[in-house]
Amino acid sequence: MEETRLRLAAAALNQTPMDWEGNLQHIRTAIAEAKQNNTHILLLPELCITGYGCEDLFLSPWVAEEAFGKLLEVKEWCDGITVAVGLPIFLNKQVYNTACVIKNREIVGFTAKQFLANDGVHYEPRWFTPWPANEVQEFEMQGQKYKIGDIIYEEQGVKYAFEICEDAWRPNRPAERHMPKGVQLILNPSASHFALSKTDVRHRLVVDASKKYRCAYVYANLLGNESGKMIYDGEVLIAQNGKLIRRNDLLCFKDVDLEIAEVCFSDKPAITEVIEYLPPIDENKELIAALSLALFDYMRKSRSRGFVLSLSGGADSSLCAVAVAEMVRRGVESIGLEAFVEKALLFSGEDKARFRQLPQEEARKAIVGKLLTCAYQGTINSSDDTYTSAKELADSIGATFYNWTIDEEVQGYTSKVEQALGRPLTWQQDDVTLQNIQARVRAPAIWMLANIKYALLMATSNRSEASVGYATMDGDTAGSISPIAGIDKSFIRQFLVWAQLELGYIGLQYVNNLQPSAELRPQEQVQTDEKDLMPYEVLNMIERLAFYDRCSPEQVYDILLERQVGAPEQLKAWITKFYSLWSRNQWKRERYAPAFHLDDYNVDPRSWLRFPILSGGFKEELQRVQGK
Ligand SMILES: Nc1ncnc2c1ncn2[C@@H]1O[C@H](COP(=O)(O)OP(=O)(O)OC[C@H]2O[C@@H]([n+]3cccc(C(=O)O)c3)[C@H](O)[C@@H]2O)[C@@H](O)[C@H]1O
Ligand SMILES: Nc1ncnc2c1ncn2[C@@H]1O[C@H](COP(=O)(O)OP(=O)(O)OP(=O)(O)O)[C@@H](O)[C@H]1O
Ligand SMILES: NC(=O)CC[C@H](N)C(=O)O
Repeated sequence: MEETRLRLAAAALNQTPMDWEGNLQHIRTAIAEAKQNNTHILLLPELCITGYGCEDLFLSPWVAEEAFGKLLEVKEWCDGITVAVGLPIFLNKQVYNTACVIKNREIVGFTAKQFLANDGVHYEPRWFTPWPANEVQEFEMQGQKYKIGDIIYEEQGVKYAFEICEDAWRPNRPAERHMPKGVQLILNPSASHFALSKTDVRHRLVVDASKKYRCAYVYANLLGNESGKMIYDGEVLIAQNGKLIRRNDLLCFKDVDLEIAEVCFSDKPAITEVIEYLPPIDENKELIAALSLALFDYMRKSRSRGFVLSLSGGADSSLCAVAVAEMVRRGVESIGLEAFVEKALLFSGEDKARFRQLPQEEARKAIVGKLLTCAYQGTINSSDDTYTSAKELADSIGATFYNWTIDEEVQGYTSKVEQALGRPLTWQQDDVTLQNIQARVRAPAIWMLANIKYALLMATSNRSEASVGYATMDGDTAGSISPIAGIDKSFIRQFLVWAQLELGYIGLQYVNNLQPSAELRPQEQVQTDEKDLMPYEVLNMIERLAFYDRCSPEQVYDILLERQVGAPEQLKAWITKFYSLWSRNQWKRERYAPAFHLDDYNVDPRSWLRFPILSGGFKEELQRVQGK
């Protein structure tokens, strides 16, 4: 039996759109590490020269030209190795999303993506043209001729070809056609966004393909918060004939994360009978890993000097605070304290010397103290419970904490308007107005802190609130990032219990005993979110059915009735409230600060879900629900 052994490597890279210098540096580091390890073939992620998230810049011909120039630089680093590197190619007024194969400093060819990602957060057909199956063409660039298309390559007699990210997610994927042609190795450069539990799907896609197509399958994803909203987990997978050979730790804080495996190719491969799949995914662990890396990358890539947070002691702001503490804990664990503080780009030599002298936990707290500034901004409607919760949490993680009240400012605005109108504002007549002024008055001072510190102001809205507009525009929505706007409230509440018990955030014990409340009405009215809206579990069910499963209002009603979520009249009321508030508040969703995509869907019109700002508001559909 003929046997060939190849050392195959794949590297996850933390790239940034149009950061030519940084992106090339990471590519160069990966190539150097692969060469040191005598690698035959190194796979790098999709579009890693430009970055995947260049958006409409991909339509500018000069961007592809610039990328081609960078490719020629990369080529020179590839002596004695084959490297697959991604970039856009502009040909006949079309842009192609390609993987270029460089072998020993020669460009062998460009494989162009055949299936463009166009669902959820992906909008590739806006920029790229899909390449037709089986077609190979020649093109000329800077006086040289190159091959582009559906190419089969060869390394020491082993035939290999590509599936570029989405290519692998379609039924008639390229591997179907490649296997009969004797291809034994598939390379998949990807930019596959993070979503809870998605790694399981990806793992199946790769390992199942390696069995079905009797091949070795190498997969390299991007890593980190690349361009603001989408997070990449940096997954690297190497599998063969149904068996996983390598899988790295996901969501690390490195710039380059490389895995290598020696793979044996033979005429008669031994195919795994029963594939071993991943154990169930712990979504709490995944969430905090993704959120903390997303915050770190956002902070350093935006050159901001930490975070400012209006900390109410409620669930949403507490999660934001814990996320920053975890950013420091996980970051230090992933790359070490020295590298972490260096990479954060904001600490002085004096700071660094101080951190070095402290025991690890103290050092982490001292870093949090510099990176996170919180303020409790109470009113007469605030409770001692929320103050204690905010203060204890801030102290336990080492955050800088301020406390002041805003009643004077609320009173100032209220009396001005009362004078102008010539009447007092009352809770009977002006309920929402009197609530909103409190939320709004919290914005200017907290913005001041953010300005003073050159820090990012965290807006704390979650996805459930965003769906129904349960937030005050320019009040608690004020901020420069909305880190948790992609996560629903029920998930947040169970996460905080888990974080207290499993991650040891004892400061969360107070919030975990509180009912979510805006604390905007007088205390005797005992305001809770769920009294104002509906149970969060129900709200989430309606939201998912309506916008993820794409059911009509009537279908939502029928399903909830069958699931015995509530009595018919109660369900009708909840559904009517949800759709009415949903429609009325699209404008608010358009105005949220940039939010991370974390769950398998979100309600952000600039990433996952588009909806008209002005609409009929489901009037007829809701009448039909009422008539049931
Ligand atoms: N289609 C449209 N396009 C553009 N603007 C539109 C609009 N429809 C209304 N508007 C504007 O929107 C304004 C109303 O919006 P806004 O002022 O934000 O307030 P609004 O949505 O009326 O009320 C805020 C709600 O959020 C709740 N809340 C507030 C703050 C914190 C929390 C908490 O959970 O802690 C909860 C509060 O209890 C209340 O139910 C209108 O005065 C109008 O100017
Ligand atoms: N007393 C307060 N001090 C500081 N910030 C506050 C205060 N009350 C509200 N906020 C700000 O307004 C945001 C919105 O309040 P909201 O009630 O939706 O969230 P939460 O208080 O964090 O959580 P929960 O809804 O579980 O009480 C808070 O996250 C916080 O940023
Ligand atoms: N870049 C891509 O083609 C991504 C699409 C693919 N379906 C994924 O989410 O992983």
